[in-house]
Amino acid sequence: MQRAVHTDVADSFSALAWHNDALRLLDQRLLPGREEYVDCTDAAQVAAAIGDMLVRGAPAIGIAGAYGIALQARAIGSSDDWTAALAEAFEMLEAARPTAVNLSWALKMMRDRLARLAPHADVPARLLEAAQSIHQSDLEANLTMAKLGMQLIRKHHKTPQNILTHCNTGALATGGYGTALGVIRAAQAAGLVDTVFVDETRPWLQGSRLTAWELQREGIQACVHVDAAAGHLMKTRDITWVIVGADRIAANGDVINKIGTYALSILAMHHGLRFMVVAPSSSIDMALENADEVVIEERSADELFVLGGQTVDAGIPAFNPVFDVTPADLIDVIVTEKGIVERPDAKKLADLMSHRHLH
Ligand SMILES: CSC[C@H]1O[C@H](OP(=O)(O)O)[C@H](O)[C@@H]1O
Repeated sequence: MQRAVHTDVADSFSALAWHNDALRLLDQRLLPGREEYVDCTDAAQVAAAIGDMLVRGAPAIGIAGAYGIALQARAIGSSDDWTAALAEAFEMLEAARPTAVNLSWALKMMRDRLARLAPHADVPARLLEAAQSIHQSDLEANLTMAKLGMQLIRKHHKTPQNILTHCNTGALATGGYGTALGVIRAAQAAGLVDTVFVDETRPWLQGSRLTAWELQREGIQACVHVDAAAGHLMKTRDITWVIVGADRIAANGDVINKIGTYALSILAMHHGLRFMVVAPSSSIDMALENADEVVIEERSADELFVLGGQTVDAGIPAFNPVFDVTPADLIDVIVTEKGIVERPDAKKLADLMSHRHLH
């Protein structure tokens, strides 16, 4: 029995959906001006969509990767050796983007599911069920985290707050509803949001293009600013929270997230703002002792030099790392669907991941 993915509780749109035996992706490169969809029917198309950031966001690329395996199995149809038949698909999807752990986590879940299937199972159908389960579980995790994060805000404040956020962590980056933006949605519903201050998030503009698009659709009061204005806003506006997502959380609580997050954490510390990271447990990499070893994705210089079709290249090279590392000691709280971890450290994360956590 296939589990339908219900995203109606989240939003009238979804970054990705199983539609007519294809993975239908909202092309995020075209937002906010154009809402166009692309249907993928095999792993190579999904891998290209992830690499080109047609679909992006740590949980969303994990979910897309899982569907990519299911699509490839459908394209193959039948095999006496599914592990061999799907080997290339796993390889190309794992290589699509290096930093977010959710992609490799989801592909491992698919490998494990494949390994447990009975010899004469309907592999394409069972792998599709597994991908849909990963999708639905991510949405459910986001709804849980949204409630936990909102309750944490309400523990400290009874009146609407100004919140600063970075990049896009909404329904576009996940299986629905969002991580950090999910907390902001739940806080808005609880009357705890005055204004959301949105970093534009150069160079790909996930903030000014995607987060702004999501907030505007829901009538949540917000404004966009250049990334470099964040410190000035923390100094001059009554902002109380910085709430961001994560692409990978190391076992010691270090957080790898969109470039600029590290600077925000230092600014937040200096100005006395609370710094909240919201991420599902599929973003926690307990095999990574600290973030020093993580691969920080570097993307094309064109992302800096091409603006609205106009090239602003002055003829010198560009350095375009798209993630950075925020040390655990600059993070007030990590919110996951398993619970919240205040002042995160290795022991607290180990307890969380082993279900010994109390929250
Ligand atoms: C809900 S996590 C989203 C996470 O992914 C983004 O990266 P990208 O847009 O490059 O895929 C960014 O780091 C967000 O925090």
